[in-house]
Amino acid sequence: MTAEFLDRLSRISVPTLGHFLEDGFLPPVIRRLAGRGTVAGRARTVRIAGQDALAVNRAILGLQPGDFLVVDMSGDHGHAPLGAVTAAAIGAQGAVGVVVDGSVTDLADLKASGLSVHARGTSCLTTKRHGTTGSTSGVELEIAGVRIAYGDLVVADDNGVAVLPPEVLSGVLPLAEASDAAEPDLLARIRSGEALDGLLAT
Ligand SMILES: O=C([O-])CC(=O)C(=O)O
Ligand SMILES: [Mg+2]
Repeated sequence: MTAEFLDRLSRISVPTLGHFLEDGFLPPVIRRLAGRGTVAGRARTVRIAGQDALAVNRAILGLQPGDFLVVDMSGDHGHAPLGAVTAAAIGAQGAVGVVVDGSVTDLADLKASGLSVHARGTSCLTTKRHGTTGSTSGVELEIAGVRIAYGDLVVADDNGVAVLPPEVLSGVLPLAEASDAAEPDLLARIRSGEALDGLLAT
């Protein structure tokens, strides 16, 4: 998927995708904790076993510009795998965001990092350099009930996160762009006092 396509995705409103699609939206338990505007990137998946910080670090070493790291904590929502140090490293790799099915830490640093960060919440308890085996990267994940495959694209904003195959996004993108382009005129007509039945009922 080209950088140009990711750039087009990063100009749409993510809820506009929700006007056209039913699947691929993370539920509201995953909230944005840092970042501004729409951010789009390639899903790079990792499942962390045993709260192991070294496995997180290895996943970060594999990131490339335009990637969006997606971290499955194997059901552990208490140990934060992402904080000031890991966010700085992820940013240094040129990645654009992180989804954690669990908690994150060092919130002020995450807000300053420029990354789009999405998680269940915050914690002061972190992963540790255990060196536990069993972590896997590049695998299909299920994050809060939504399947995420390596190669899917992540599109995120303040409202939530969509994770979809590139072919689904390329099909819907022209519709989303047209919808976003038309909305300011509709809002202006509503605000100008135009009859609502004509605007809303058809
Ligand atoms: O070490 C961790 O697991 C998270 C953290 O605090 C950091 O990256 O700064
Ligand atoms: Mg830290």
